[in-house]
Formats: sequence, C-alpha cells, structure tokens
Amino acid sequence: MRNADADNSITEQVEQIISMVKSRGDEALFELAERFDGVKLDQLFIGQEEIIGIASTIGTEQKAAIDTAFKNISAFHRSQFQQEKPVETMPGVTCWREARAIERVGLYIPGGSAVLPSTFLMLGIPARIAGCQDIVVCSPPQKDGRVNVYLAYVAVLLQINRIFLVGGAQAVAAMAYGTASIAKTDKIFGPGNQYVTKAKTIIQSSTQTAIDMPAGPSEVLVIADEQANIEFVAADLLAQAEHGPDSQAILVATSQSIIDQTNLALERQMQVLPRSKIAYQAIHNSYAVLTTDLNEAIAFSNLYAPEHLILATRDWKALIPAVKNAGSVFLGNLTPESAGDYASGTNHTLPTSAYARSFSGVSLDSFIKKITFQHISPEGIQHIGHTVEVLAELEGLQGHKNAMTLRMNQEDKPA
Ligand SMILES: NC(=O)c1ccc[n+]([C@@H]2O[C@H](COP(=O)([O-])OP(=O)(O)OC[C@H]3O[C@@H](n4cnc5c(N)ncnc54)[C@H](O)[C@@H]3O)[C@@H](O)[C@H]2O)c1
Ligand SMILES: N[C@H](CO)Cc1c[nH]c[nH+]1
Ligand SMILES: [Zn+2]
Repeated sequence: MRNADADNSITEQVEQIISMVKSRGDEALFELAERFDGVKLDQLFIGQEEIIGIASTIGTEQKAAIDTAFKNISAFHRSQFQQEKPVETMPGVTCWREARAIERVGLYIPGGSAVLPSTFLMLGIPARIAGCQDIVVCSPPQKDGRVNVYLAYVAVLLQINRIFLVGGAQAVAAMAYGTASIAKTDKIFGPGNQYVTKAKTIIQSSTQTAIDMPAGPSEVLVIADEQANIEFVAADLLAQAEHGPDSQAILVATSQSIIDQTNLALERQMQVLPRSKIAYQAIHNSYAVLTTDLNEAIAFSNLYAPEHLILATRDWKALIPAVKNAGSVFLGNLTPESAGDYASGTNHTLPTSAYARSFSGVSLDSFIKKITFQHISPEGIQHIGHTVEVLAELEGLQGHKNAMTLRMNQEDKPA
C-alpha cells in the first residue's frame, strides 16, 4: 500500500554513500555536502559559542512556543520512567530489572525540504531524560554553512554544544562507523527522507549500531463519519501532505458525500497553502476509501497501520479498543495531528510504511535498555537447585548441572 521503499537505485546510491564515508571519513562528508546540499563547508560542525550566538537572535514569541513544547514533551516523557519491583520467584530467589541509558546516541534532525527543530525536541528530550552520555547531532547544513536559529535554541535548551552539518545517508553512515570528527554511536534515531531511512535499515543489518525504527515519509489516515468537521479533515490531510510529495494522506469515510465534500475543501484550502505544490503531489498520490461502516473503516486502518490515525467520528471512545496498528492516535474533531507534531507532549518520531504493525514510536524506552539481575540465597539454592539439575540433565549439559550441584553441596554457604 506504500510506494516508499521499492526503488533499487536508492539502495545502490545509499550503499555507495555509506562505503565512501566508511573509507574516507570526514573528507567524504565535505564532498557529499557539496554534492547534495550545495554547500562548500569550512568545518563540519558549529560549536557552542556559535550556537549560543545564533540562538540569542530568536524572537520572543518563537522562544515562548519552543519553551512550552519543551515543557510538555519533557513532562510526558518523564512520566515514562518505570521502576520495577524485585520479584521473589521462589523463597530466596530474587530477580529484577534495572534500566540503563544507551551511552552513545546519534540524533538525525531532517533539514532538506523543511528544517525541523520540533524533531530535535522529540529526540533530544528523551535522550537527556534517559541520561545518555554522548549525544551526537547531525542535520543538513544551511546554504550559509550554519544552522537555523530554532535548532540552535533547542540545542541550548538541551545543553548540546555541537551540531554536525551533515545530512542524508552520509550522516547515518558517519554516526554508525565514526569519522575523525564524528563519534561512532550505539543507536541512531530520527526520521528522514528515503535516503536517510534506507541508510538506517542498511546500517542496522551490517553494523552493531541499532536504529529506532524506519521513520520515513509522513502519513496520516483520517477516519471520518457524519460527525466529522470536513474543513478540519481536509486541513489534517494537507498538514501531512505538505511534508513531501511522497507523504500519504488517506481518508476513510463512511459515505461518498464525506469524500466529495472533503475533496472540495482540499481544493479550496490548497489554494492558500504556501507549500501547495508539494501538498498537491502528495494528495494526488493518496486516495480515499469508502466503507460501509466504522468497523470496516477500522479494519482497513489496522491493515494499513498508519503513522498517524485521526478518529473524526461521533463515538471515538468506543473505537479505541479496536485500534490495533497505528503510531499515534488523535481523538475527536478538536485534536489535530499538528498538536502531536509540536507540543502536546507525545513523540512525533513514529513508524511509517506499515511498520506500526510491529514498532512503537520513539519514547524514553528507546533510549534505555533493561538489564536483568538475580540473587540466590542459601535458602534459595535448596529451593531451585534440583529443578536446574534436572533441566540441565535432560538437555545433556552436564557442565550446567555441575555449576548448580557444587553450590547445593557446599557446607558454608555465603549469602
Ligand atoms: N516518520 C516520522 O516520524 C517523521 C517525522 C518528521 C519528518 N518525517 C519525514 O522526514 C522527511 C524529511 O525529508 P527531507 O528531504 O526534508 O530532509 P532530510 O534531512 O531527511 O534529507 C535531506 C538530505 O537528503 C540528502 N539527499 C537529497 N537528495 C539526495 C540524492 N539525490 N541522493 C542522495 N542524497 C540526497 C541530502 O544529503 C540532504 O542533506 C520527510 O519525508 C518527512 O515527511 C518523518
Ligand atoms: N508530522 C511529522 C511526522 O511524520 C513531524 C513533524 C515535524 N514538524 C511537523 N511535523
Ligand atoms: Zn507534520
């Protein structure tokens, strides 16, 4: 149902970029910035002093909006901390898990068709809350070889004092393999175009660096019934369509009249949209689906597994339990998807191309791993010992059995 990842020539191109970065490091990054971003860079990053200087020019209203988003996203992600209690599975046998931050993470902030400081918030906030030690940030350079004022301001809020001016597949390769300037990372996060997404999937299978998920071109699926506000529905479809010509904006409606009215509203609203050319292409690559009822609509949505699902329906509450596959869900007429893109608190880095069937969006969990611990007391060894001996025996692994038997037979058992 998606046209995203079918292109072999992209795979070939991305493989070439990755191998250039792997073999020639920084030198390749300078060359690729010139080739793909049209910028001859003097240096590959901007440092703390310059970041602070650029950030200081931010307007009052923009600063207040970013501050509010920062506060809401921080509150929601902080709430995701979960302390698990130790469990005594048998008397004297105690097991528990502890969370540890992933030490070195790489954040990719898209900047091709639009610079996305909101993505910097969405990735940087959970990375900071988790306590990641080294945070590498890459974003395509502006034409003047610097970074956008809003990215600089977010860097100040996150106390990140270096932004690498590297975009596309080359940024992913640099964060996976490391170069003289860019440290190798353990996990790479962030959305991007098809080059970025392809590079992430390649490095995931060929290096020890993990990725958050394939987060490609934006998608929205709106389920609308007679209760839907048609102007809002059209606006929500266009909001995602304006990301890029490869975005998907799908309408699933319970009557033909909703589809016809939405098409008229789309034409009307598109006329005054500055990015109408991009939105037009995306809308024309998308489609509407007519269903007999809401059950059929939800069934279609679950199959499609959209990045964003909007329930513009009368009884949206009743539909919640039926939602099986979606990145993030927006409920009722007054909840636009843009709220989640920017400021309500949820993360906007979400699985696309049907990956919502098996992946979650970015959250605090994405930046931590959980380590299991266990302790067995003298009482515990008597309780669990024989079970382990028998299981080892039935698998024919005598060494495993011995490791338990020795302890069971020890006279003086330390705690
Ligand atoms: N799924 C999500 O959570 C999510 C969130 C935000 C944005 N997005 C999506 O991210 C995407 C951002 O894409 P973008 O293009 O604006 O920015 P981007 O930063 O992802 O890509 C720009 C880079 O692509 C590289 N590039 C451009 N043309 C190339 C070519 N021909 N060959 C090789 N490399 C090339 C360049 O290096 C450039 O720096 C959009 O599709 C948007 O919908 C998704
Ligand atoms: N809708 C995008 C995720 O698909 C996120 C975003 C950033 N800025 C605006 N929107
Ligand atoms: Zn968006």
